[in-house]
Amino acid sequence: MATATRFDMDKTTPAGLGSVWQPAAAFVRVFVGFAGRQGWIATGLVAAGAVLDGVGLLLLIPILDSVVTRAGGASRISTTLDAIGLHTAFSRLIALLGAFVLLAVVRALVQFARDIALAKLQSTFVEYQRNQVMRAVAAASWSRIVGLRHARITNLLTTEVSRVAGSAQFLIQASVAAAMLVVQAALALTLAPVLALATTALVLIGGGAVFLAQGKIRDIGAGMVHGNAALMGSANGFLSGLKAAAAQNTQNEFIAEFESIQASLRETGLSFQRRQANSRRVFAIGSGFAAASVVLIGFATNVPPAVLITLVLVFARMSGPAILIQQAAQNFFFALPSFEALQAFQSELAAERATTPAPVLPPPGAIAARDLVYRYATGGGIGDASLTIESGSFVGIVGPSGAGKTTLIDVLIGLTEPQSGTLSVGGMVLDAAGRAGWREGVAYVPQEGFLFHDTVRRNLAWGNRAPDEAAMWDALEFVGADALVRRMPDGIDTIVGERGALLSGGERQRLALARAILRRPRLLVLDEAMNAIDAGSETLLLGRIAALEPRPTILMISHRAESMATCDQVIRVEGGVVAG
Ligand SMILES: Nc1ncnc2c1ncn2[C@@H]1O[C@H](COP(=O)(O)OP(=O)(O)OP(=O)(O)O)[C@@H](O)[C@H]1O
Repeated sequence: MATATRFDMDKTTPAGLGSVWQPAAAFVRVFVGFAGRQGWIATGLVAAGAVLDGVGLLLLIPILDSVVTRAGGASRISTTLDAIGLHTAFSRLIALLGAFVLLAVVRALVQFARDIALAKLQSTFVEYQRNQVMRAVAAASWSRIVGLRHARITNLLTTEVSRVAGSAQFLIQASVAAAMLVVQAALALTLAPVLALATTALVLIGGGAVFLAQGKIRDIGAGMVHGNAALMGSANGFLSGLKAAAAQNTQNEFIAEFESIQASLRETGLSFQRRQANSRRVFAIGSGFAAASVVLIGFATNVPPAVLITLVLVFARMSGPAILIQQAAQNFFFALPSFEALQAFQSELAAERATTPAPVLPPPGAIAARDLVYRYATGGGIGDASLTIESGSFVGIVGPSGAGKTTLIDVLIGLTEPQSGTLSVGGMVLDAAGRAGWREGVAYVPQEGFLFHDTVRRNLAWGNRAPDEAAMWDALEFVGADALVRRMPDGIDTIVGERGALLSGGERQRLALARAILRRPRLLVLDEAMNAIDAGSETLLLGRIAALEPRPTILMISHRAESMATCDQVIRVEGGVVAG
């Protein structure tokens, strides 16, 4: 195992402009498409919040005018107030302040509704992204799934989805800020057009420079995606190899790898933080100069005091949304590679999506394979397999390691589609719908049992149609595990640990077998499913399975010669050649 850094952020290719804006546009398209009506409501609230903010600022002019001149000024608002009977400066000020407070209350209510709508939108988007990943995995063909790294999926579902949520949040924040900025800029334009135009031009130049730097930020983000996947892979490897590592005292090799990946990730994260801090610094200095220029130019061009004060307030208020847009843009492009990774994963799987039409159940009868071929890219697999398995027969499959036994079973149960040849059941040739229907009647027991971190009860119920407790105990008795479960601290409600880690190998296999029996399958597949159970108990169990009424068709792979004694038929597989 390499103790040096396993990933290198410099490996990420520099992004051209096209490669930055294309995924950004794709993200916006996906997000807007997802948001639908909810998005329009949120946008309406955003716009209303920005307009109310602008109106509040506008009201400051007559208020300040009343305070500065103490006479209520000669503005259009003052004339209107005069016309409705408010003749004194004080009564006008009270009326204006009342309107100001009322506006503040309405604005606060609108902004509250806006924030809730935006938060809802963001969290449902995360949920949607997660569901998309899981659906893509569920819909993919087995031959594609088998080559997927679990750490990649886990990383996408956790870290990368959270980063995408961040992107969505930054997109929303930036659009809120942009709406506010537009209203405030319009306000500034009405107050002092030349001054506002000059400031807007400066803001646009600064903004352009920020946006041109997004390619590098996306590259740093891509380094994070790469590093996160490596970190998850390392953690998974560590946890799955923990016993072997502890037994030989080699945990430190795992730790060294993990720490090295973490250190690289930290550096990647810091290089982004440095860029952000630098932009904040540039912005702070720039806005200091801008504020001084506004006052100076306003003074030189004889802008009235109330207007100048309001302008300074407007510009000061504009700096908040402006810095927010800049920071949100940086964060958005930093997190964009996570969205790209999610999209790439989904389109990779979609390219080999298993066509799963409504399942069609094949009629009862024999399984017949004619010239079946299934070859992996590596050359392994099976070729030209022809055989017949009578319904209800007990068939053993033998052969050396790597001969093609599991490949044959995968094709016979309809898990993989043969590259050529036909598979039929009860005389019906299985297409995609037939294979899906056929699998509904299959119970598959692999060597490692497949138990999850839950109670015995939930493990038995998985894949079964709500079995009652009596049926569960019957199944446990059938596999000789009833006494074991009764002895457990919480009986059938005892948690069996991660992958059944709190049980012995043989006990795990018994529980997996009990679950398969509960399913009452048409086809029971035992893929070295009892190799951890002692030979005597296995013989006993095989006798019980053979006596099942009604008896399912049984396919059993085993390396134990004595296990084959119970079988009606034995198929030999060697070098991909099937002799039935
Ligand atoms: N997903 C895969 N991609 C590429 N090659 C594979 C894949 N799965 C299996 N193979 C190769 O195909 C051949 C047959 O594998 P298979 O698992 O069917 O053998 P097996 O007889 O069940 O072996 P064992 O008794 O060791 O479980 C082997 O050479 C194996 O390396």
